[in-house]
Amino acid sequence: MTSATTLPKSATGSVALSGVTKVYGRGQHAVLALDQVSLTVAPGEFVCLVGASGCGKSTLLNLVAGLDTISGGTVDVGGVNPALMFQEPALFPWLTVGANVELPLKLAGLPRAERRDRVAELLKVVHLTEFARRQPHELSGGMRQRVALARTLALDTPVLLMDEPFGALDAMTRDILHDELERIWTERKLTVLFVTHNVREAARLADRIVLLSSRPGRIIYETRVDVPRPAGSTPPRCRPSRRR
Ligand SMILES: Nc1ncnc2c1ncn2[C@@H]1O[C@H](COP(=O)(O)OP(=O)(O)OP(=O)(O)O)[C@@H](O)[C@H]1O
Repeated sequence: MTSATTLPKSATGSVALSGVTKVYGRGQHAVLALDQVSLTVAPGEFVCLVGASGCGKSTLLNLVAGLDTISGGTVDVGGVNPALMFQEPALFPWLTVGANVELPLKLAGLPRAERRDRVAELLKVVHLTEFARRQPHELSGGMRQRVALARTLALDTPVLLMDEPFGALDAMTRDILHDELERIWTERKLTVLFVTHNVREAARLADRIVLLSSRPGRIIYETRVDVPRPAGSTPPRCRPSRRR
């Protein structure tokens, strides 16, 4: 949990931001990146955060992840360590696919036999079982992102923070990964906060879309997406809700 004041812990898997402000720098050079952002993501909910470049989307995600300090307000992730996935897969090029996925388990001190079973299970989840012994450079961009997703899932946390994870992929690969992410999210009952520039991607994945204003980032609009799951190619129906 990252907070200026301590709040009661939220339910496991929920994310609650209350009046969150972030200022970078100080004095004349201070940049107000986020201004009084309040947002709750319920356990098991998939929320997409959209907004123009520089509006503070990554800042918000980094604050929830605990990678940076807030200037005001509170962030409560119910005492769990959220997992964070970026646009770049950031795999270790000298390790095999399996060893990349195994790394967080090794760092967590899991015994070797347990690690081996977990890696096999995770590679199965992302359909990469037969690539366990390959090096990252032998994979396509979409496959590398699937390895990064498996490594993120290895952390076994209920909260997944994703910062444009498919932004560098072509449209067809992205569509496939949308289906895979939706399946994994449903099976594992994850709480997901997903940043994207792409409104179509948000409408494809989200239960709820939240729009940030240009800097300083404030929530100016949100809408529920009513679509039966799995959403697949079903056109979404958006139901707007007013925000302050
Ligand atoms: N470390 C920093 N120091 C100073 N200003 C920063 C820092 N990090 C971000 N900013 C500023 O804060 C604002 C929000 O940045 P942020 O990266 O969160 O936006 P974003 O919505 O994620 O942008 P993009 O969609 O382009 O990735 C921007 O104006 C940015 O220049």
